[in-house]
Amino acid sequence: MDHHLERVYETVVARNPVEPEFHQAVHEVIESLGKVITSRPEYGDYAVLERLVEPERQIMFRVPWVDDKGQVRVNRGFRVEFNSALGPYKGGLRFHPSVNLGIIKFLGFEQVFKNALTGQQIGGGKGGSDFNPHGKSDGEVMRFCQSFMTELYRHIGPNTDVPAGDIGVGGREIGYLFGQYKRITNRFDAGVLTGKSLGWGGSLARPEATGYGTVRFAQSMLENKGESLEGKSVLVSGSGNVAIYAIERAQSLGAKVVSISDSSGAVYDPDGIDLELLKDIKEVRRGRVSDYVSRRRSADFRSGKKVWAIEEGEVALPCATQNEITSHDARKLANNGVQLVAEGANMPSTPEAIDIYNTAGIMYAPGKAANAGGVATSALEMQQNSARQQWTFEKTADKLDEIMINIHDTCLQAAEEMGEPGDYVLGANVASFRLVADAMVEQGIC
Ligand SMILES: NC(=O)c1ccc[n+]([C@@H]2O[C@H](COP(=O)([O-])OP(=O)(O)OC[C@H]3O[C@@H](n4cnc5c(N)ncnc54)[C@H](O)[C@@H]3O)[C@@H](O)[C@H]2O)c1
Repeated sequence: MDHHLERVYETVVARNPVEPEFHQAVHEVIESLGKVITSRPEYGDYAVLERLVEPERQIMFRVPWVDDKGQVRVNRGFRVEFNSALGPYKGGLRFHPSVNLGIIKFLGFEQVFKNALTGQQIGGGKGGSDFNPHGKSDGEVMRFCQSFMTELYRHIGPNTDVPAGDIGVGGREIGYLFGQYKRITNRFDAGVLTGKSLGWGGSLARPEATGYGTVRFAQSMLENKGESLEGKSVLVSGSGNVAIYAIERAQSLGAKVVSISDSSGAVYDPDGIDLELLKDIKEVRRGRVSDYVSRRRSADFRSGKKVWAIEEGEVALPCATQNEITSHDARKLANNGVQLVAEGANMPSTPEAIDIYNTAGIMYAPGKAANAGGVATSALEMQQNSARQQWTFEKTADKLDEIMINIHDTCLQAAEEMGEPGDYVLGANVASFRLVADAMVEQGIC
């Protein structure tokens, strides 16, 4: 890294102590930018990088709510409005006990670049809470969401900041959040949240979009090498929204998906994951992956283990959470013959794991490129909301595919221009940075 970039990174670390995930996300981007920054002096003159690493606004708030026993509980809410150079802030809300300001900042920072790659004119933001929806009743989740929105509503709007779902925030939570927003503001601003139900402003293909998009991206990577997903065995981690639809799309393309996981352990099913069973367990019963093995004889459950040790898999699609693939896991993937890693989750590979992919010649697509289909389809939902239309599933899914292929090609092209053909990390960082940086220069110092 050159001197200027190093100084920017050191300032980020000093100014944001105890936020290792944020440091990691910033480091990964700026170490790609040496050539771009030197070739465009105006980026330095306008302090683009120094401004980019500082969120435009960070909101933290108290979220008090009453549980089913009548006890008052207090959580912490966050919304980080990171960058609006390309459009209104856009990014999900995560409800998980591990959420803190650093996690939201890393996700918001990644979102800025991911959203730029979609070409949908959206800025980047992220939010959430350390609230844990697991084991809570619908009434408790509703009261929590209502309290959360009672503060959040004043910061968001269809042209200001448009939250969506992420870990722990699905259709149920978006419904409760929207209801409270409408009640407080007296406005049916459909475009204020995405991931809504179909009956009141949601988009067909939005639930599928992140998983489908990730697989579409992996498919493009393989096609670029004259290969396809057909007949390949695939390791998927997680068992939530992204994982389920990645499995669905991979299976529809003739791949065999052999694993799922959650924080309690991994499931290996050599016969291929039974998707209907998985959907019933996760989407209907809100159960755990261990329930899968009690209803499927071919599968075994590996308590406390990850899927990466499974000795079957040519493609890996991490769809659970950040830093879920360590150097140890990456070595297993390399030894077991995995050829491609495409990230459905955000930052699931540690920097050491990425080094191992590179050394082993594993094709690797970072989340900011490979999982951009979710937010891209959220932008399509916003378009439908402004036009008061609802597109067909096919129209939306076709647009999603078009966007993913375009992101893939953009990354490849930028990597080639930088003299590193096939480096999707470099390509994604350079192509998205240029879009955001040019807008920031044109909009002056703000
Ligand atoms: N939902 C989207 O549209 C979207 C878009 C882009 C990126 N992502 C990213 O995809 C990932 C998954 O999000 P989601 O929307 O599917 O959330 P979700 O809540 O539907 O599912 C998350 C899944 O990950 C599992 N999980 C969590 N921690 C784990 C751990 N330590 N080990 C193994 N499994 C673990 C959970 O059990 C759950 O099955 C996150 O990184 C999220 O930021 C989501």
